[in-house]
Amino acid sequence: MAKSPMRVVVTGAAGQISYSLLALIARGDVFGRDQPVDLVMLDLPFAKDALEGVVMELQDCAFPSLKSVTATCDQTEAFTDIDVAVLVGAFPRKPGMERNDMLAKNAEIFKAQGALLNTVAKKTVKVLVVGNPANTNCLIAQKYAPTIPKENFSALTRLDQNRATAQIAAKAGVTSDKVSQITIWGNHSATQYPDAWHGKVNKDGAEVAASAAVNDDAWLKSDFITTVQKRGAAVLAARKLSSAMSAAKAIGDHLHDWIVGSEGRWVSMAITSDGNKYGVPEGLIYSFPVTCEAGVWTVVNGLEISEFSREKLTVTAEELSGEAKYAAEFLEKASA
Ligand SMILES: NC(=O)C1=CN([C@@H]2O[C@H](COP(=O)(O)OP(=O)(O)OC[C@H]3O[C@@H](n4cnc5c(N)ncnc54)[C@H](O)[C@@H]3O)[C@@H](O)[C@H]2O)C=CC1
Ligand SMILES: O=C([O-])CC(=O)C(=O)O
Repeated sequence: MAKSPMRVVVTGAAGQISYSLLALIARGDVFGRDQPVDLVMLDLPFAKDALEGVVMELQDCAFPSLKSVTATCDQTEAFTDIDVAVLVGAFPRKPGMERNDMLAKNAEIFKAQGALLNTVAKKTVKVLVVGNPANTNCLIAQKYAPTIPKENFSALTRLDQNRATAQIAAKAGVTSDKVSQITIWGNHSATQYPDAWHGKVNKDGAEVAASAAVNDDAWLKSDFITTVQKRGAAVLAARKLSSAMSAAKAIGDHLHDWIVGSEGRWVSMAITSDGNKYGVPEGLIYSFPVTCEAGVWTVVNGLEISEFSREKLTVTAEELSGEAKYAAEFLEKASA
């Protein structure tokens, strides 16, 4: 029997990440070629013409599983009856702005979008926040959508996981598909902790620990971590634009594995820390290793955490707690 269409909204749809992402979704690479998609694209009014151009291009791709395309600048229209919300649009950091200024600007956007999802989206909606600061924006949207289960909110750290996986693959002399169980802990920021200590590499047909395949613990404890932490900044410096093709690929990976299933593979997702077994404070959107089946993620529990790793897990949790506190205080002041 044919599947019923899935209604998917992408915000920031006229931006550079979306330009790569929309085709992945429309072609069926994310939810499956047999899954019809009603695609909804939201952006700000100034981008209306650009949005219309993207609609024309999507039509011109003649994708069989793309059932309909709607472009709108009306948030209510965009979020009504939505199954999947990919929140890419955000206020970018401008020259001279502190991180807290950006947090404050985005707190307002994600408060409004959370509240709207709460009233007009399906209660089963799955929300992926990409716009930075992604973890804290996600926390805010979740807070203002109390009738949607907390587990339905996630933020993107899959790009960091893919970056880390590629670094391990290059160092071990294998292709990326031979590397598994690389984890990103914490915030999508320079405090994130890329962790290869539980990783595996399939080398010449045999599965070995990533640390053995790499055979350079000093690198795993230093340059590997900083390269992944600073990769976004390195791409920005080179391209004069932030990562877009790789971000879109990672969004597709995240959505596919969450909604369709990860088939036992570990993936990293920033999700609610409530009930975790790693001592991460409750109430944060923190990246953990998870497995997913049909829209439900489960944290991979029971991993041994060394003292080296524990310290790193704490640093990134402290940064997230600080961001959450700042955003909450800002929103309280704004509504007083
Ligand atoms: N979590 C992650 O791994 C990554 C996150 N990012 C973040 O993703 C976001 C988007 O990046 P790009 O596509 O490169 O930016 P972009 O500036 O090319 O596009 C953003 C689009 O969002 C729109 N927008 C802004 N506020 C909006 C709102 N309230 N509602 C709807 N649309 C809105 C803008 O008009 C613009 O068209 C940025 O915040 C960036 O920092 C980027 C790469 C990786
Ligand atoms: O720094 C940015 O704006 C883009 C980003 O999040 C990344 O590339 O990881």
